[in-house]
Amino acid sequence: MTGGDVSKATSGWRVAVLGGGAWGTALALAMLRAGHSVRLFARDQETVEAIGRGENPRYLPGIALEPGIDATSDIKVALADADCVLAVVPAQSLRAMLTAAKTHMPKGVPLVLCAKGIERDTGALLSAIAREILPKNPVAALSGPSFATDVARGLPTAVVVAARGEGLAADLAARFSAENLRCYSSDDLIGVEIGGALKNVFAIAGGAITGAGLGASAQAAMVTRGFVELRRVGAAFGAKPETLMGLSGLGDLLLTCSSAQSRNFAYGLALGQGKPLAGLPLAEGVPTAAIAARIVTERRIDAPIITAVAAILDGTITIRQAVSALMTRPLKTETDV
Ligand SMILES: NC(=O)C1=CN([C@@H]2O[C@H](COP(=O)(O)OP(=O)(O)OC[C@H]3O[C@@H](n4cnc5c(N)ncnc54)[C@H](O)[C@@H]3O)[C@@H](O)[C@H]2O)C=CC1
Ligand SMILES: O=C(CO)COP(=O)(O)O
Repeated sequence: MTGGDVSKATSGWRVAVLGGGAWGTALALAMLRAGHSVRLFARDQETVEAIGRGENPRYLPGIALEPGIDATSDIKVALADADCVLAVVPAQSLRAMLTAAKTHMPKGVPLVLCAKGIERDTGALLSAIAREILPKNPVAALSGPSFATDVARGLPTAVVVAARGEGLAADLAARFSAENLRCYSSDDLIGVEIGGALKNVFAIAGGAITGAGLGASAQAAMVTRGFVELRRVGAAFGAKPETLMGLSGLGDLLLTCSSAQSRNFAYGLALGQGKPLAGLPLAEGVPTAAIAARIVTERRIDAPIITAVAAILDGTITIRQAVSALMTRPLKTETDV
């Protein structure tokens, strides 16, 4: 069965979830609730056994998992007979994980990318990596404002599922939706990917502003001007402006720039407070900031916040120096997007 088969939109699929972290586990639960059977691949046996007991204490502490996730550390077993595959490892690990999956990947089934980032070494969007390694599998992306803990707890959440073909996107959105997970569809795959990747960079900035005590006004200014940068980068990649104003762009920007529940915000918070950064949970915005800064420089896109976050992270400038540089840029018309 392939993702384009709308007539079977209500029948259960065999969904393979690749990744046993917070988001992989939450999405596995969401797929169960949407009526699918789920096999989850986690590379470490400890996580596999914990999920078997109905918990994932390392990545989703304190959350009881409903029964039904069939966890395995064997990627071949996870992928066997799958109707659809969700890739839920960090962006910088996607290439290695898809390479490991390649020989066992069922032909023609949709691959749904659920990570948010840009490959640091190459500047590749995740869909480009997927097409390079698995050219025979149609590619989609699932993104939007959705904390794993909220989704795992079954709190109401809205996301967007994007694919180049609206038919595939709509089919996946229908199949993944359930009472507390509302999936919109989009044919703007690139726009959805750009929004999800770059919001993490601004979330680090948001945390740093809060951590450094720069005030709520500065925070609102950063989010607003960050959104302008997001639109500029999106335009350069051919994204639709409406996509960037949607759940995967503005929606996720607002969520993660305003909540310490966001690991990227929490990373920025620690940075702003001068606290140690080693050992903090995954912050996808760190590698993405570095490559995004390179991309905007090479493409001559005016994106001073992205550039400043990258420079702060690599230690070239301090937060105070970055703020001073941003505040003293030449004055301009606000609507000059
Ligand atoms: N946690 C959240 O609230 C959300 C996360 N995301 C995105 O999902 C992606 C994954 O995030 P999380 O699951 O939260 O991270 P996490 O840090 O909780 O878990 C990452 C998982 O990936 C596994 N992994 C890493 N490299 C691997 C490889 N090469 N092969 C197999 N497994 C590998 C790790 O063992 C771990 O189980 C990120 O891009 C994140 O931005 C998206 C929406 C919500
Ligand atoms: O992308 C997310 C929510 O939409 C999760 O954000 P963090 O990775 O910053 O926790």
